[in-house]
Amino acid sequence: MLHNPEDYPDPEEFKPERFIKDGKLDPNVRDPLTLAFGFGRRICPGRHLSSGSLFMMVASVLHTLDIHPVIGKNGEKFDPSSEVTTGLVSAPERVPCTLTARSTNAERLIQQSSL
Ligand code: HEM
Repeated sequence: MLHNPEDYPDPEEFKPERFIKDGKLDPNVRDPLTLAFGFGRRICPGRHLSSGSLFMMVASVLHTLDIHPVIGKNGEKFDPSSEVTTGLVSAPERVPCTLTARSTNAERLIQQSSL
């Protein structure tokens, strides 16, 4: 259902901008949360824990780290592959990138983190 081209055109393409219109979340695009955790009587009871944890994880990464594509010796950029792994949980096959602390404060936060 999360790959239904009627809801999400070009469903295999990584296009986070599909959810944005004029700098805001586009209310006309179906919210994946209406599907990702199931629905009805058997809806996932862990959905709030998962959504909250994922939000904190992504916010922490974006707050403390700069993420850049890897640049080759001749200045060529290595774009992330659009291939994904198979299995219960799928992840991108290849995301060549560098992660650097955004500031000395961010570096300190990372070093103090218990994760
Ligand atoms: C990103 C993380 C997660 C996703 C995408 C996810 C997704 C789902 C989905 C699609 C279902 C089936 C719902 C249905 O049958 O309609 C489900 C069921 C369930 N999930 Fe999750 N889940 C996640 C995390 C968690 C966590 C963290 C917990 C527990 C702490 C959890 C506990 C359960 C349980 C117990 C069920 C069975 C509910 C039932 O059959 O009544 N899930 N989950």
